[in-house]
Amino acid sequence: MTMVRFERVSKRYGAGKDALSNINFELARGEFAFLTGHSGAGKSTLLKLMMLMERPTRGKIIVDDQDLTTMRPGQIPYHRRKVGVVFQNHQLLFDRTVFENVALPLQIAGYTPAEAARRVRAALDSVGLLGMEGRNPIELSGGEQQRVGIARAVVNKPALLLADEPTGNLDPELSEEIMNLFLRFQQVGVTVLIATHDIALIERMGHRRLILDHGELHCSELQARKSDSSDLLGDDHG
Ligand SMILES: Nc1ncnc2c1ncn2[C@@H]1O[C@H](COP(=O)(O)OP(=O)(O)OP(=O)(O)O)[C@@H](O)[C@H]1O
Repeated sequence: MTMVRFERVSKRYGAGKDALSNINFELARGEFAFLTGHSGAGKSTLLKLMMLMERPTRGKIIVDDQDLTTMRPGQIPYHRRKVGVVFQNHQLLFDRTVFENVALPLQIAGYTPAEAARRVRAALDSVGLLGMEGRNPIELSGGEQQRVGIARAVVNKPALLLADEPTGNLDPELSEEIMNLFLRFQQVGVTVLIATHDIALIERMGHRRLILDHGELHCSELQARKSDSSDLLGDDHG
């Protein structure tokens, strides 16, 4: 069962050279994979194509059995509800509470206040922040802020969770905690793709890696690693 399929996808911004060129890959439902590559390799562009923040110049993109390349503008909000996104800098609103930040995607989706509150609490619970609803994000640590960002990304229960450098500002220990959270979502069936520069962390975790190099997907190997991925520490793969 395939969650994401790219077929000969290229993306060019304006008249420049291809940011992505002839990309072919698949992500299975429930798969957990990393996306790596140098700065400017095209990682963010690849994620944006999956969220329909950008359209490909050529090729075909299928997400959850929907062809994004023929999707009409009216369908885009429904598509975005299926795709949760986590950014490096959280993109939290510091003039709103934690609750309001996590509830933002639900307001767009039009839930009743009671249903929205139930979902926000469930999302905060899933990242270990239950009880923080009334706080302002500015009072929280960097790791906690990133958890609020993740709660907001999963509040619509997306089938696909994308993250762009989600541990970029965090120390190694906090990075592992955040990665463990992503693994927990995978364990309940969510497909997860994480763009990151953190090669040491990727090597410790040992999941499939998609490697971009100047817009080309060079390698997409499945690393020899058993599927029990709950432990990031203490397992010697060296
Ligand atoms: N909106 C845009 N307009 C024009 N060019 C763009 C735009 N966004 C990205 N690019 C170009 O496309 C290429 C790929 O950029 P992208 O942001 O996808 O790379 P990245 O791998 O995510 O980089 P980083 O790790 O630095 O975030 C780069 O050459 C970049 O300058």
